[in-house]
Amino acid sequence: MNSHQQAPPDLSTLVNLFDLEPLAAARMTTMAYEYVASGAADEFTVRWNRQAFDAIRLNPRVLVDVSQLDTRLSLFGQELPYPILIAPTAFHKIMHPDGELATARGAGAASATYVISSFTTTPLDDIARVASGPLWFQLYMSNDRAYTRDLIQHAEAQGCRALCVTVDTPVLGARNRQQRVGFALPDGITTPLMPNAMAPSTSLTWHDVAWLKSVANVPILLKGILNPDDAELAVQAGVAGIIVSNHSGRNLDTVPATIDALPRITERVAGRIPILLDGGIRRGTDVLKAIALGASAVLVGKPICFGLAYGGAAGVTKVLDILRDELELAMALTGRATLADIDESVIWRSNR
Ligand SMILES: Cc1cc2nc3c(=O)[nH]c(=O)nc-3n(C[C@H](O)[C@H](O)[C@H](O)COP(=O)(O)O)c2cc1C
Ligand SMILES: CCCCC(=O)C(=O)O
Repeated sequence: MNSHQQAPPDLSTLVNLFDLEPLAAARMTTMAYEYVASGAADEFTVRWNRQAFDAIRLNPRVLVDVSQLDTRLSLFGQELPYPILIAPTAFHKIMHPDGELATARGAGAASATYVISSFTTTPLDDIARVASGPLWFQLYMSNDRAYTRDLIQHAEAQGCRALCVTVDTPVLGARNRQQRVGFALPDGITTPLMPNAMAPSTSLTWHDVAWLKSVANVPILLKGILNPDDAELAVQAGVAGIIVSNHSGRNLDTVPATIDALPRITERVAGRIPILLDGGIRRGTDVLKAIALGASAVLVGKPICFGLAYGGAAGVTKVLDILRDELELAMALTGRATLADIDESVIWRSNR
């Protein structure tokens, strides 16, 4: 490490989330950086997640009273001050020595909900002890139902208020950049909830969702829906919500950007259950666009990892504060004082 890398982080220099990645990269091992930053195969979907947001133009209204912006929402009986959550990401200790503890502290300071990954490198009880904001749990189901049942009950006992069941990962994608660096966890870092190497549940089906419902006492969301037919099946299965996600382009390359998949899913779900979205959210305007096209809230993955790597808990808080401030700016500048005011009319349609 050179002296530049050892200088303390200066979060005041950060004006947006794009500034963060090079700052974080300079503090991360090559292996950790490649793990976080990379997608699957040729990374088309990674790029499309961003390009699709950039291609959407906004249609502002003026002379609207925006002196009292209100970003609050109610989700599964929980009151959120603003519609941005921390997406579940694995292995926080490879990003920062304090790992998930720093993430939980940073989330709490920003009053954000933190969705803990099944691949946490810190035990849930330790995270719960330092968390001052709401916790949810992301579940990778194993074929071992007794194990999965115990895990759900453990997460519930530690105060996790919802379960995000990841359904887009029967196997991991072709992660060529991870392969090139020979990604592996460094000695001394373990995943206490997934003691064995990832044994994906390739046999998971809709029948297992019925079983999950019988086991869980908290709302279940299915994470990784892109097809409106699957959104319909999710509603039929009686889950509480879905997360439109392509896993940040880390699994199946060349699936569409999530914001491109969203409108058809919104149409099919027709308000029956809340829809959340992640993938490429980097600007407050992205959050606004997702809400306009039918999302109730969004989740952010990579920028949180980079915030953690650069500035620990304070870095996580900073990422959330920047996005939240930008959302408020976008609302004020489009003339939308509340989330309910952010409807499709805020999207510019060139043929109208
Ligand atoms: C480094 C990293 C690790 C991830 N680990 C998990 C995980 O353990 N479980 C999961 O369901 N999704 C995981 N994801 C996917 C995220 O939950 C989320 O879908 C995605 O990161 C959102 O896109 P964004 O990173 O562009 O914001 C991971 C993503 C990244 C970048
Ligand atoms: C083996 C860990 C999988 C975590 C994950 O979902 C990801 O890296 O995208």
